[in-house]
Order: sequence, then C-alpha cells, then structure tokens
Amino acid sequence: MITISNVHKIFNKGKANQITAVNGISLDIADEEFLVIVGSNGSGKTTLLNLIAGTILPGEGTISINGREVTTLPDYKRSEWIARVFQNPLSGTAPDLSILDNFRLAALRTRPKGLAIGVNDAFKKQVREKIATLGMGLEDKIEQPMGTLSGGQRQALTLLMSVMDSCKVLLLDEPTAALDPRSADVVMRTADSLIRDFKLTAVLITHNLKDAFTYGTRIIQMSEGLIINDLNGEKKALLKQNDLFDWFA
Ligand SMILES: Nc1ncnc2c1ncn2[C@@H]1O[C@H](COP(=O)(O)OP(=O)(O)OP(=O)(O)O)[C@@H](O)[C@H]1O
Repeated sequence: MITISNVHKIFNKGKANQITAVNGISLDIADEEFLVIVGSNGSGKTTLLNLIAGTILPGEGTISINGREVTTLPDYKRSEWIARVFQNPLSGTAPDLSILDNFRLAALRTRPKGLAIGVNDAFKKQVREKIATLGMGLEDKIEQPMGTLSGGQRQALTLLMSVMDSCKVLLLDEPTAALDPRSADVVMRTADSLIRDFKLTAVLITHNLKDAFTYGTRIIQMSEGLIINDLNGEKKALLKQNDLFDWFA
C-alpha cells in the first residue's frame, strides 16, 4: 500500500517563476492496484511519480510505502521496493553491455553491497527462460550488446529486469511514448502481464487514452496539481473510451 497524505510540491518557491506542481494530494494506492494517471501537460503527473520514487521530496505532507514512512527517504533507499521505467528506452539499460550483463547488473541492484552474482550457467538459463516469455526471440541473443536492440525490445527487457528482483512497486512514466504503435502494444501487454504475474502495485502515466482505457484497475485524472477524477473497480470497467476523451474536452 502506498499512502500519500496532503502532499505539496512547489518549485522555485518565493521566486517569480514559482509553480505549484502538486497541490495537496491525498491518495491511497492499494497492493496490486494498477493505477493509470492521465492529465494534460504540466498537470503534475511526473512530479507525483517522482515524489513516490523519492527523486524529489515534498515540501509538505507525508508518503508511506507498506506502512513505513518514506517522506524524506532518497530514491536509492527506496529502490528495494520501487522499480521505474522511463519514456526513453535508452535510460534503463547500459548500451555497451550485453543483455546478460544488463540482467546481472539489475539483479545486483537490490542485493547487499559486496554480494557478487556470477554469470554462471544457472543464471544464464534463468535469464534465457525469463526472456523467452516475452516471445520476441531475444533469448538467443543474450550475448549481444543492449545498444543493438530496437527501442521496443529494450523497453520490454527493461520491464523484465525491473521485476526480476524483489521490487513490489512498478512506476511507468510514459514507457511507450518513444515507440512505434506495434512496439508500444507489445510493451504495454508485457507490462500488464508482468504486473499481474508478479502481483505488483503499478502506476502508469500515459497520454495514450486507448491504453488508459484498456489497462489498469483504477484511473485518475490530474489538473493543476490536483486529482479531479478518480474511478476504480467497476466504475473504471464501465468507463467508455469516449468518456475519457470528454475528460479532456
Ligand atoms: N524540477 C522542476 N523545476 C521547476 N519546475 C518544474 C520542475 N519539474 C516540474 N516542474 C513544473 O511543474 C509542473 C508540473 O510538471 P510535471 O512534469 O509534473 O507535469 P506532467 O503532468 O508530468 O506534464 P507532461 O504531461 O508534460 O509530462 C510544470 O509546470 C513543470 O514545468
């Protein structure tokens, strides 16, 4: 469970260019909930995700994850629970390293310092099997540098790497924005099945209203740093794609 209580974030406080990006948001995100966030440019979506991740800290309010208050805990100390996939497929991986080495690095992410993970046959087999589940044929290319893959292939692998450790919360910040429609579709379907299989709590920011309609168990709309619509469960299921377009009218 993620509990956000009366959180504010003001940038450039006291200056002429002061901006209130998040204006007193309270939000409970239940375990295994898949929350979709929509909203126009500048409405505060990424700021809210950054606050959950700990990349930025709130000026007011509190944030708890699994009952532990993390309000002032920096992002690297939250990485035990939180994984994140960004818009740019280049940001989640090391391009010069092989797929296998990228998985090794990812596996080390949440291990105690000094604990090595050897690239032995068992690890290779485990990585191959995981990659095979993507159905992209990448399991035969694990010695290939990550940088030689397409954006869609890299995003799918980034997703897989992010859920292979103990992470329980997956934050997706427009993960398909840089992809062609076919690759975007593969990445979204991959994300959806990983979220279900690994029983993750997930937050997706998207400008794609078809994805917002198709995926997730709850949808919120943000405007000017506030939540102005919030539908979960049955109400989300009853939502029509045109209703979503109306939110932006
Ligand atoms: N580090 C920062 N310094 C100053 N202003 C910022 C900073 N980060 C965000 N902002 C401002 O806060 C507001 C909310 O930005 P945010 O990126 O959260 O919006 P968003 O809803 O994610 O937008 P988009 O859909 O365009 O990605 C914007 O006005 C933005 O310019």
